Amino acid sequence: MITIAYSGRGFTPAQAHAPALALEGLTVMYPGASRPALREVSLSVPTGRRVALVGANGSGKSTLLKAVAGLLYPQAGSIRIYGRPVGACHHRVAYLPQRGEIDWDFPVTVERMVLAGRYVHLGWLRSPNQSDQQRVLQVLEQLGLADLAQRQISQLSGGQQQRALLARALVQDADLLLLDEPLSAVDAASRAIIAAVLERLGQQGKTALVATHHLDRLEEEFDHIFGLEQGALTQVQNLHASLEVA
Ligand SMILES: Nc1ncnc2c1ncn2[C@@H]1O[C@H](COP(=O)(O)OP(=O)(O)OP(=O)(O)O)[C@@H](O)[C@H]1O
Repeated sequence: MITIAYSGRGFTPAQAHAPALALEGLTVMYPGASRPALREVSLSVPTGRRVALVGANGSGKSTLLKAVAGLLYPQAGSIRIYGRPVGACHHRVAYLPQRGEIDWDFPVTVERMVLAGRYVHLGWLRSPNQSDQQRVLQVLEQLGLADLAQRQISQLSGGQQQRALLARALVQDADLLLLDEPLSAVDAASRAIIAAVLERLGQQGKTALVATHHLDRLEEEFDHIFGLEQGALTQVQNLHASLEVA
C-alpha cells in the first residue's frame, strides 16, 4: 500500500502500482435506450499521462467521463481509480463538464465559481480559508482570468467560460482530471494556455483524460489516443514510442 498526499483532510490509500484509471468491460445503458451508450470498454491509463478521447458525436465520450466521475451507474463492468472503486477517492478526481451543462445565468462571480472546486477539501465544518483563496487566485492568474475574477459568470465569453471551468477543476488539486471538451469555443491563445496547463499536469504526475473534437495537434498535446465508435473502443494509439499503454 502507498499513500498519496493531498492538501485536504488527510491521506487516502492508493493501491501500489495501480494505473490511474482502469476500466474492465464497462457497459452503460441510459434508461429507455435501445442500445448501450458504452459497450464493454476496457482500457488502462498509466499515471501521469495525457489521454485524448476521440470519436464522432454520440460515440460515448461524455458517457465514459461521467461514469468515471461517478455520475452514471454502469450496468456491467468495473471502474478502478488508483486501484480503488469510484467514490473511494472522490477528492482525487476532478470533472469538467461540457460548457452547455452549466447554468451560466446563475448569479455568481468567476472567483466564487472557481472556489467551489475547493469544497471537496473542506468537509462540513471548514469554510474556505486564505490558502484556498490564494490557490484560486493562482489558478485564475495561470489561466489569464485574474482580471475577470469579480465579473459575473454570465458576462464571460465562450472561451473565458471554458477557462473558468478548467480553473474550477484545477483548484481541486486532483490527481485524475476528466475534461469534457475543454477546447470547445477557445481561440488559439486560450488553447495554448490550456495545452501548457495539461503539459504541466503531466510533469506533476497528474493524469488527464480529455474528450476532444480538435484532432489537429493531438501528437503535441497528448501521450495516448483512445477512439470510441458507437460506444465501443476502436482505437488505442500510443503517440510517443517511449511510452507503453498498459
Ligand atoms: N441522458 C441521456 N439519456 C439517454 N441517452 C443519452 C443521454 N446522454 C447521452 N445519451 C446517448 O448516449 C450516446 C452517447 O452519448 P455521449 O454524450 O456520451 O456521446 P459523445 O461522444 O460525448 O458526443 P458529443 O461529441 O456530441 O459530446 C448517444 O447515443 C446519446 O444520444
